[in-house]
Amino acid sequence: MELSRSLPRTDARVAPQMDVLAVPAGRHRGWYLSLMAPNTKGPTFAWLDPSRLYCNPQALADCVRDLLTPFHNDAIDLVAGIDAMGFILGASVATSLRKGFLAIRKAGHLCVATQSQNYSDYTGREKTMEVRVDVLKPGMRVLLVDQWVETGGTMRAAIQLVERLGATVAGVAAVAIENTEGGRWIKDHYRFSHCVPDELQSQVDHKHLDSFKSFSS
Ligand SMILES: O=P(O)(O)OC[C@H]1O[C@H](OP(=O)(O)OP(=O)(O)O)[C@H](O)[C@@H]1O
Ligand SMILES: Nc1ncnc2[nH]cnc12
Repeated sequence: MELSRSLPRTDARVAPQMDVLAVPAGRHRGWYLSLMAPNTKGPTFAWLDPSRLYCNPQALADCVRDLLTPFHNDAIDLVAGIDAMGFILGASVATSLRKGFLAIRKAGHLCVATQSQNYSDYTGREKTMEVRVDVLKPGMRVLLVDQWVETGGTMRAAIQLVERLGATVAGVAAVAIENTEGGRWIKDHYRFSHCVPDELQSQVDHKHLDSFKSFSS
């Protein structure tokens, strides 16, 4: 079966490729964001769906490459991904770097000794995340990966866990880091990477990409 098709050179921000496995001839930075699906589940949370882009092998590879570009000259000992969707990108990044992967989990799943951290996220709910205590050590440089940063509450809790165990946050990587107070705090205090070109950042912040106008799955 043919997994990817070459399409005419076009700007995917204006004319998105709705075939999820298609690859445009010109792959500008962030082209794969137009593969994202809009929220169709109602108005409670304006959640976007980056997981659709992971289905396209070239999109996943380009996304991982873009997330790693700012860190090319940096020492990274371990990649940590945040439950749940951060596991996909985190493990892909770890494999690309040939480093190990540490799962930072929502509470109640790790049946080993853990450190835990309370936090709240874009839902406003109080949550707890946990990390096993037998991996992170002082001096270890950890790249934290998640799918998305909205309020920054989730990422900040993960940062606190890593630092409390004495390790160093080498950087923070996510498909998108919204320009919220918490998102800016992360950008101000840590090395970071994301996949959103400047001209799409305000669309991301408003939870609506122009590419959704012609979205059909
Ligand atoms: O910046 P914040 O406001 O804290 O929100 C960011 C978090 O929210 C999403 O995960 P969510 O828990 O909704 O879903 P998931 O379990 O599917 O990853 C996202 O992947 C981040 O982990
Ligand atoms: N995938 C996502 N899209 C939009 N906002 C989010 N907030 C947390 N995750 C998000």
